[in-house]
Amino acid sequence: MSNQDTAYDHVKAQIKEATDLIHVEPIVQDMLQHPKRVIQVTFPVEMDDGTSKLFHGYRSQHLDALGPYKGGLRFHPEVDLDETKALSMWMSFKCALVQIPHGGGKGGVVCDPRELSDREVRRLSRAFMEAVQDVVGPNQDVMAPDVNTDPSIMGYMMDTYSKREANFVPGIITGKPPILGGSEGRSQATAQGAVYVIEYLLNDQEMKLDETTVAIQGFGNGGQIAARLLYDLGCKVIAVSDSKTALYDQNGLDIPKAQKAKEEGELASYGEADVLDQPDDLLYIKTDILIPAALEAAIHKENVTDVQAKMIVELANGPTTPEAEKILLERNQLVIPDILANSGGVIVSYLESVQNHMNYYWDEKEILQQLKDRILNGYKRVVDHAEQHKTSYRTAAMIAAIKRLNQAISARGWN
Ligand SMILES: NC(=O)C1=CN([C@@H]2O[C@H](COP(=O)(O)OP(=O)(O)OC[C@H]3O[C@@H](n4cnc5c(N)ncnc54)[C@H](OP(=O)(O)O)[C@@H]3O)[C@@H](O)[C@H]2O)C=CC1
Ligand SMILES: O=C(O)CCC(=O)C(=O)O
Repeated sequence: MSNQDTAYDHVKAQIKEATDLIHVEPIVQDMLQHPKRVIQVTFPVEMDDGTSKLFHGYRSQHLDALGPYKGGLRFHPEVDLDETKALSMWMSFKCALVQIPHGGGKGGVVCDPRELSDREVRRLSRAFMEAVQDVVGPNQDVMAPDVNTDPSIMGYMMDTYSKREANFVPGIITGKPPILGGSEGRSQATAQGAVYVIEYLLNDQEMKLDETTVAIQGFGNGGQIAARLLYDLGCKVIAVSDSKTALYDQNGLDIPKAQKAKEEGELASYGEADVLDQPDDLLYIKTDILIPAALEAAIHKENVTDVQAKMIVELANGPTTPEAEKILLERNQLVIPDILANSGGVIVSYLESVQNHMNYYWDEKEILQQLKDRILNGYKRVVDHAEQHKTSYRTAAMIAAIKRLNQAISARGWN
């Protein structure tokens, strides 16, 4: 594979790695490799200056054997068709691995939200929902937050869809504000799930939380909350970064202070820590755990030999390319795959859908307990499959997921 490979190439390589170890009929392999439906839309949005601008968006619906499509929506300048397809495929494997009754979906709009006002983002969110409203639905395809999208955007989209249905339809989307039927615990769910996984992992490795160092790339919903939860548990979070700045302090950063600096505008205004030359330099720090929590392919063939972390916990989707992973594994650097490590988000999104369908809501304690139980089961499933098939945690996770998808495909008579 070359550096021109896309995330779509990477997920296909991961599927192959798994299906080389278990028997899967060619027709099923084909279904795994190709999304069932991909929607490409354009839609105009009125800008604050009165002009209109045309935006491009996508929704990829990979495989709905286990239930309605489920997955986030990304607002980012680099969104494209192949990336969206790959992200929808990882969603299918993630849902299957942690045994929730959903298929894989993902969407994106090509835009830079930093160049848009709040009102423009609101109009864009409503316009995207209008553009895809015929192919989504509470029992068809349920969107959720991803990079640069948040509860308020989910709220606008739910409102747009509800208006068209002339009905209150909270189950159209998850990650909403709790006042609109959002679940308690969804905002921290992705990070919290990863932190539960880290606790099990450290226990298995006979390591102590308060003796563990962590570096985190990405300081948004996933990365920032993971940093805070780990800091509160006593871990030494020695480095964090966003797209502009990487902060480093071997003695451990004051994460509440870093959060304050970020909230006020610039991680760099933290002071009292080294600012690394490039944000990516965070990846090369000597640390027990590295958590990539930004975008795909952060760790690739060209930089992997500089990655020193003992363990990589993939909070982002697809942050390690297959070629890079091979090198990490050869050097005994453990990789906890994205479809397990970041599954907390979709687990709680599923619980949000359940609550919307019931019109009855659980408290945060109940949600976090269910999240913990479900992700622990996912973790054990991965460890068991790794032992059984003598393979990496990634391939083990893919095997567990593919076995379940295969069962559902057969039960539906699609093969
Ligand atoms: N939100 C969710 O529930 C889930 C998210 N994920 C995955 O987690 C990852 C992050 O998503 P999320 O936290 O929601 O997104 P956010 O938009 O909340 O945050 C993304 C963060 O990554 C930073 N970033 C972007 N590019 C770089 C870079 N090159 N180097 C360092 N930091 C960078 C951004 O910087 P800046 O602040 O400067 O923009 C921002 O801090 C994605 O891969 C997403 O698919 C997975 C499961 C669920
Ligand atoms: O919450 C969801 O439905 C999906 C979250 C997501 O996009 C992901 O897990 O990558």
